[in-house]
Amino acid sequence: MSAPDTRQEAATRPGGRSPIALLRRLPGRDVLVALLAILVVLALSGSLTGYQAYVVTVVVIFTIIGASHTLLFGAAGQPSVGHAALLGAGVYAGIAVSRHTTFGMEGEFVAAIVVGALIGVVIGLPSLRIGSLYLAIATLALCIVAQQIFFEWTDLTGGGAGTQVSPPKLFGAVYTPLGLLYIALVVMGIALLFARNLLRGRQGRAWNAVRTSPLAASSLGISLGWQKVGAFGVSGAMVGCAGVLYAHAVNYVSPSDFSLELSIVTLVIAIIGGQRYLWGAALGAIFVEGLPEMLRTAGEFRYVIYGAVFVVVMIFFPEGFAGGIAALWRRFGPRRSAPPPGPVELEPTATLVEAELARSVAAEPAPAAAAERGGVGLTVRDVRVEFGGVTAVDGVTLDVAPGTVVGLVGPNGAGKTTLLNAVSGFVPVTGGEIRVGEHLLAPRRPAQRRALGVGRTFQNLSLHEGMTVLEHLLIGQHAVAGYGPVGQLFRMPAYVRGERLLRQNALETAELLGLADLVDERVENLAYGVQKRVDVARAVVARPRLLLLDEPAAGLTPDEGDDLVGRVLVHSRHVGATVVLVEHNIELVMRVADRVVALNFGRVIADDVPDVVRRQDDFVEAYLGG
Ligand SMILES: Nc1ncnc2c1ncn2[C@@H]1O[C@H](COP(=O)(O)OP(=O)(O)OP(=O)(O)O)[C@@H](O)[C@H]1O
Repeated sequence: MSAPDTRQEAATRPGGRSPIALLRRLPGRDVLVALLAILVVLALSGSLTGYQAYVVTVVVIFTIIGASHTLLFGAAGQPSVGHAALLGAGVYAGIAVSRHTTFGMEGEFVAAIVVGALIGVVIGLPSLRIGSLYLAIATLALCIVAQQIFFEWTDLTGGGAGTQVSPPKLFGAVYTPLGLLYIALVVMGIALLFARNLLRGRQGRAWNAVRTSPLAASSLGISLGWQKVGAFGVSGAMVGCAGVLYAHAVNYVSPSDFSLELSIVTLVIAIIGGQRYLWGAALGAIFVEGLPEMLRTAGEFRYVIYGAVFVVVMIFFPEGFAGGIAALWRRFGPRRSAPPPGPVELEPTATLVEAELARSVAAEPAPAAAAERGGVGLTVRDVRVEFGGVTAVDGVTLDVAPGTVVGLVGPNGAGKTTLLNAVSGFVPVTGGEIRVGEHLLAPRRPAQRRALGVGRTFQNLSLHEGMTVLEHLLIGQHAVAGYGPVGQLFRMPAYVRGERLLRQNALETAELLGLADLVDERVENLAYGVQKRVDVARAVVARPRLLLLDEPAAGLTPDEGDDLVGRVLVHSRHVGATVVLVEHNIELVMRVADRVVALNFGRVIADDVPDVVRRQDDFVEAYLGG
């Protein structure tokens, strides 16, 4: 039974009409829950003293900053200790607007968001060249440099003496601390809504893919560097926005406020709250900013309580408060999942696939027709790849006609994977050229090669931990999603339409690869053979025009291998894709390939139809040991 059927059945079960089940089916229910929480705070806020209103406002401000880490660190995997600099930038951009224009907070927000986003982008730009850790260190440097600039820019910041902030004014009306709290709540609501919109859909999936498997992400057309630049930009905009609120909440700001320590505190808020959950930022902010205030009566002893809670949470809930609550909910909530599933296995259905394959082969389109339907030819001319003194690929020349299946075989170390890596852009060639259709591939990056239709799987699984099978099939379609970040941010019709189509296609592919019952399963719960299927499904779901399969049957039983390769070839022949299949199971290759190319020591030793290659002496000697 397919997954949609499962869901449909659940909906019509007697329990499916319970209030919780109805709530679960409500679109945008998380937004409703958040609105409800905000309304509760609003209702309670009437009885708050000025000081209490200040404390709640600070919690709200740090929730926004914590949520900015949820995007950047929790989703995109990039830690930053430069957020104090971004906050300072937002604060001073707001102060500049209030001093030099007649605008109130409405103008301050615009300026702070723009300045925060721009500085965020600038901080993120090095990620086009350097890795995550080095970038984190760069943000540390930024924090120190920015604070120094704030100290020196005395006209604006007042230097070491600091500067007074004008009372909060919005569209001409001046607000009390309680009024500022209301404004802060609305701003937080909007910021979290936008953040949630970005996280759900193509953008959030891309960030998660970059974090969990950069290699696979770039093979899917996702640019690692630009994704991080974008995440920094969005994060900077959110922090800049929080800066305006912060300035008015504290009334008086000094450059010494924007220290490295503050940056670390904001990161701690995200981590202890649960950096994968937006609402975790609120829990983290309450814990870090609110709790010390609530525990004031405990005197200095409160730091002991505070530290103890921190350690206990991190030990028992490494995914923070929100992660812990989510785990408890999964375990004990109304729709609790079965106890941790042992690895989920699938019964291979080799005979069925064999039959389908035979049919599909019988109806195989002529190469010209395949090219029209989507397949694209691959031309490799005298390609060399060297690693230091090792020549892994040594002057390889081969042609793969559109819509055909070419088996690439050879003993261990023959250079098969390296050749695939050269085609998909993961290793540079030291000589020769590679074309896909008319396009010369060098010096395109892997993500740009995906745009030309090159898709691939990996010899070693490169799945995205924590994500479901369905999410993998959606990530696989990143390059063809049909909507961009703006459409996603505002949930425009293009986004809704696009997501529906992506989902439909994902479910069809899941059906074809025998994964339909497992779409909601997290990949780490699946058996190795099923994970292999997911890896392949993610590559084929967007219908690449040239599909590079790197040992799809490795580690599988012969039946499982036949099944998987059979299924994927049925799909490929159906869409007319060209396939290069690297595989050690020679019998399998001989059965399914139109042509076989054998490599040894990086050189082509045979290139012909399977029956001819099988009898060739070089091949027999190199591969089968004589
Ligand atoms: N990143 C690398 N750095 C250095 N040497 C490498 C690198 N990648 C591959 N090689 C070397 O290049 C040669 C070809 O390796 P490659 O993985 O392409 O072979 P293969 O035919 O795919 O082997 P297998 O079937 O075992 O996967 C081997 O000698 C290997 O050690």
